[in-house]
Amino acid sequence: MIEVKQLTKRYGGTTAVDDLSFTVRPGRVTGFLGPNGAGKTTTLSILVGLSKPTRGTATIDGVPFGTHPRGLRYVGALLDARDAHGGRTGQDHLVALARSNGLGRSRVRQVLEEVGLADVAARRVGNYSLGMKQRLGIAAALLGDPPVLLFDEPLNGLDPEGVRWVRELFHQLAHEGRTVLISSHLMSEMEHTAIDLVVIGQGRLIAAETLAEFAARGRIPSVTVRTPDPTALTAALAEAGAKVTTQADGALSVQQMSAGDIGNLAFAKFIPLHELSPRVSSLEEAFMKMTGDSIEYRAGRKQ
Ligand SMILES: Nc1ncnc2c1ncn2[C@@H]1O[C@H](COP(=O)(O)OP(=O)(O)OP(=O)(O)O)[C@@H](O)[C@H]1O
Repeated sequence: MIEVKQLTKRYGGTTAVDDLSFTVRPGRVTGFLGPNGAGKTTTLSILVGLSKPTRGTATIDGVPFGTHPRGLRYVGALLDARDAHGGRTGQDHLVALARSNGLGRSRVRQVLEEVGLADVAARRVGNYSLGMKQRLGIAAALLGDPPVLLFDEPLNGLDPEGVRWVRELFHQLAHEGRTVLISSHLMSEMEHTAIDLVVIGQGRLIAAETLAEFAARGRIPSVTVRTPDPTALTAALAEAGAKVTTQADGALSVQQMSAGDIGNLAFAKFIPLHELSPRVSSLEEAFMKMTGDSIEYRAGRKQ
């Protein structure tokens, strides 16, 4: 189990991670979500001992990773796919890693097959596409057959086939009982990948729950209404207690009132309707709304 407790990391005047606490359970894929600059990479690098916390702890099975004697055989991590030395071949990169962790060459061959790089293993990493580098990073994480796996933005640069493959791989790894934590700044990437979510913004925890719980809480029902007399309908709806916003294309988005009640109200007030469509906001919209206040940079304005 991964446990982050009251973790704070400051870089000079910037607080990258701010009193963050969450746990990640084995046997299920957990999505670590947050907008750009939320503190995901910082948290992951503290977890693998590459960076020291200012305060608090980040442990794996109760032990800080830096003091764990089994290295890659305990935790596999893909932090930056561009890390691998461009002048080395994919195979040599993995062989060097394997050697420093007491692992044999046969394991290198296995993981190269597993990630689909066996045919290009003799090519220099510098000539790999970003997607191939991601696969190589995933191979490196899998090398020690570890029970705990951390992946920072692993879907970056993968084509749709690659995304499907990597999703299946994560599910399989979790199914085998491993702890699998995957960071992303896109809810759409996690929607079909993760069971649990840890959502952060500006270094702080926003949600730690199942994706289903997050969806139930964050997906808001509304009704899209079109009418030739939006002024009259807006006034009638507001008077009846609904929340109305006018969309860019002139349609009204109505919350807190059902489509049936809106139709009845319009009929009673002799206001014609041209459209009445119930909808539920997408998970991406729910994520944007929940993290909206914490986005570091908004169009042209630093927060
Ligand atoms: N070495 C560093 N020195 C100074 N500031 C840093 C350093 N590393 C990260 N930060 C700052 O800490 C904050 C969190 O950054 P971090 O990379 O952890 O976020 P992230 O959620 O991984 O973002 P992204 O999705 O863009 O990768 C940002 O404001 C970033 O500028």
